[in-house]
Amino acid sequence: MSGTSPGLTPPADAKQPARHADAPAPGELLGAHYDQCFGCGGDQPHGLHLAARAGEGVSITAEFTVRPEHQGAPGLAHGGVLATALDETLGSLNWLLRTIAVTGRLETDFVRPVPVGTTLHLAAEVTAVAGRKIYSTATGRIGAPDGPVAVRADALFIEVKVDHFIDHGREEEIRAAMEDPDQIRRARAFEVNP
Ligand SMILES: CCCCCCCCCCCC(=O)SCCNC(=O)CCNC(=O)[C@H](O)C(C)(C)COP(=O)(O)OP(=O)(O)OC[C@H]1O[C@@H](n2cnc3c(N)ncnc32)[C@H](O)[C@@H]1OP(=O)(O)O
Repeated sequence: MSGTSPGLTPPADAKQPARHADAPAPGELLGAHYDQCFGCGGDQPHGLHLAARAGEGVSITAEFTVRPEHQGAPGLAHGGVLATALDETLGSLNWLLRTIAVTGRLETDFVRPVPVGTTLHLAAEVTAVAGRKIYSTATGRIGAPDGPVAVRADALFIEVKVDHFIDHGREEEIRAAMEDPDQIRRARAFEVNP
């Protein structure tokens, strides 16, 4: 773990993460958890369209190709977009735990610039769980799963109840997601156990 923040250091009594019995099999694509998600949704034309795949244990791999609409400096990915790719990949880990959780802290190292057209290969894993706190780490590599490291992140996700989204989300999107006849998609929009 590269984070230096005390908030990202698991307490001494933290536990190893436990993969949920119904987690998708290693190698299985997760698909979008919500069509409107900027990170993974298919209905967001300028979104990242990040595709995540379950790994062994509580780990995920994901790919994201940098497009012209993701630029910051000319021809290079915006740092915030790269942080989004890390956040999305780390957030997907919670589906393997079947826990609803939101990002509390995300600490990012930008190691190399990432040109437009690059496919970023991300790998993330949960390192520890302490009560509602889920500690995780991720790496993004250029061009291949063993390519040069471009970005790294350590994160703390906090488990929440589904009320978190119902209480804070805009009503029209909440209602539409709740009324989705597809039970699995409805559950995954909020990362709830189906
Ligand atoms: C198929 C794919 C599916 C899934 C794919 C899903 C991908 C989703 C996209 C990625 C995820 C996101 O971007 S989620 C969106 C971005 N995040 C958010 O909007 C969260 C906004 N923040 C909040 O709502 C709140 O601050 C919470 C829920 C995070 C925490 O509030 P709370 O519930 O009142 O809890 P609180 O008591 O404050 O904190 C609980 C414990 O966590 C610690 N804690 C809380 N925040 C922090 C922090 N920033 N840094 C360090 N530690 C913290 C506290 O010290 C405490 O420790 P102790 O005293 O217990 O030791």
